[in-house]
Amino acid sequence: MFAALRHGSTTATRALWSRSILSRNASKTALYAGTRTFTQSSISPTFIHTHNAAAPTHRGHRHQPDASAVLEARKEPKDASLITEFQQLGDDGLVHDKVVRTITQNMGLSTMTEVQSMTLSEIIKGTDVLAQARTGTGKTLAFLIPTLQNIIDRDPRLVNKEALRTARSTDIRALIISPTRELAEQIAVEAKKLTQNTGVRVQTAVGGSAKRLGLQEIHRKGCHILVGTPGRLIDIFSDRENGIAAPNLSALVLDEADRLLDQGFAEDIQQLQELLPDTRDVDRQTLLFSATVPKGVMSMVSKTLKPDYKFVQTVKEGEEPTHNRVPQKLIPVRGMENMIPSLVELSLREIETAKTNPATQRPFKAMVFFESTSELQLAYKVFQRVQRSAEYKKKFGRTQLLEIHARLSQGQRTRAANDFRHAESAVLFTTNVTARGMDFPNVTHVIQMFLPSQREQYIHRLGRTARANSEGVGYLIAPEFQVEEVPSKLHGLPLQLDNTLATAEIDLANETIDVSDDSLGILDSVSRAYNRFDDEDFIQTHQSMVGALWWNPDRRGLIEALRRLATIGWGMDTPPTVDKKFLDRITGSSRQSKKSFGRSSSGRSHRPGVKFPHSRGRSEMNSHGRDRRQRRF
Ligand SMILES: Nc1ncnc2c1ncn2[C@@H]1O[C@H](COP(=O)(O)OP(=O)(O)OP(=O)(O)O)[C@@H](O)[C@H]1O
Repeated sequence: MFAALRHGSTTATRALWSRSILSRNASKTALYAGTRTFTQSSISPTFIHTHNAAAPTHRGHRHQPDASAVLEARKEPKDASLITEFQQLGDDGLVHDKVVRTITQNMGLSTMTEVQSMTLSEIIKGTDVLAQARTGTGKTLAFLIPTLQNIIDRDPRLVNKEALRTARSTDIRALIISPTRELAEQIAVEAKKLTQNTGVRVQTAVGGSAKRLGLQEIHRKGCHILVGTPGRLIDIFSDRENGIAAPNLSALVLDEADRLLDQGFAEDIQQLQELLPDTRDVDRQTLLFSATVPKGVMSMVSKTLKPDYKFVQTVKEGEEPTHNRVPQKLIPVRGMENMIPSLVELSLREIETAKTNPATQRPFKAMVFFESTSELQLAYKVFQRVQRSAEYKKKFGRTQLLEIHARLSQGQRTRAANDFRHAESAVLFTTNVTARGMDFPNVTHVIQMFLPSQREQYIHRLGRTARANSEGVGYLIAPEFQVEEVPSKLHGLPLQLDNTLATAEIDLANETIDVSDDSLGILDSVSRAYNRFDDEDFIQTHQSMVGALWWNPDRRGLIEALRRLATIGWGMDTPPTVDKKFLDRITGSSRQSKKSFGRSSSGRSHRPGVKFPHSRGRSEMNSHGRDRRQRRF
């Protein structure tokens, strides 16, 4: 499969490759400058923008008689941003003592993060808020705490657990929307923790899970806070006969708001809003939270929020709101066929480093992001075969391998998410379904296979590590044709070039270069794993990769890279062709359909040789010490 390689050293190849990359990039060490550290004390000033000269509206609920007892005890803090301790929220009467006790005693939190202290009093006042804060800085509690407090304000009965007994399915007070099912479930878990000592009932409504059972649960136990994904929520609220309603809805929260307001979801959000009570009849607060707010969604933001909304940013205007403190490494690979070997090499190295330095290194826990589900599934099986192989089983040790993507059932996705959450050492293969908001503990590495098409995706994925002030590292493994695109797409991010992986640089088409035993072992094992697939698997993966990577400006480079992957990596005689109709569909233009890929007209190729040539070849080579040139493996 991979072209024949000669045993020896990779030094010469490595030097060549490094030169070619560095010549394209001005700096040898840092591609992009800039560092910033997030701590409560050191963070740059937070900016609050008011979007109307008029004073912020104080909502009617503050004057409702049944809330007066609670409100009486509450004092306005002189400067809310100065409150940093949760306990102080209780002392100042801003948040009910019972809720504060839950936060400090049950959840073990004492100091607020900046986004929490900067948004809390605004939200409690009833103002619409757009909050932008870096990933992993506690945005979930930032909207949950004041939303819960406002619910209790309006109906003080709900502070007591007894209220759970009378909770109804027609009394939904707050709706929290998330773009993905996993994130909705995660937010609901956090909301349940926060409300555990109150009479506020939290329920979920996500696509993919048994709809009838979900409805039954809401009917049986009632609901005050409903967390869900747009499609399922539309389903629920468009059915006027299902006994679920929100006539007193006072809060609508959009987590990962930029995603929910972009083209993919905007219509759904619009439709959902139309199904909710008219805001002229029932006053409603809207909260938008996100780590990124691209300019493109600002018009939707202003349509969604009241004109006097507050825009709270916890970074200086103009600064990139992301983990600039997270070390980020760019591993340029010679071709796509080098990507899985590089991932294997990186994983083995990091597992070993953690094992030998248990006092300083946390166990290897990585999220690996792929651009398409087919590519992920192929890579997962290859990685799994390598991991289980006699040569590598021991080296991978107890590191679990897991996958989460759209082709799994919701049950499988939820189980994998829980397994990953609780795993000490694991590698999770995933797609953008877990890129946003997911809070898996102790993720040490985020590895992105290919440069994503959107800068925001890179930032959100990276944000799965180094959360809540812990440490982590990001890797971007990108083939040569994408490397030139990196500086413009990821400008301002502190990526550093990393040439430490031998398998990244080996020219697998070159039969004369020297390769170390370690690299050879990995290439051999990956190659054997590929040999167990049918051509159909490759054809499908090839097609989905074309679709996922077609945005790259260097399409010639992409086509060539795919050709190499199919022939050198997968061992096909000719690369699959791409259906014209498919190209039309992904490009939306007939002009592009003239392009065709590969030489095979049938799209089906025939790999020469028999299955598993490499395992045989390798053991023969090892035992007989023959030259590895001319050997296909
Ligand atoms: N005040 C706090 N002190 C310590 N840890 C906190 C605090 N608030 C939240 N956390 C923890 O920080 C982690 C990240 O929080 P959360 O998931 O809300 O981040 P986020 O800002 O929503 O991230 P993303 O942008 O990725 O969605 C969680 O494990 C949460 O429990």
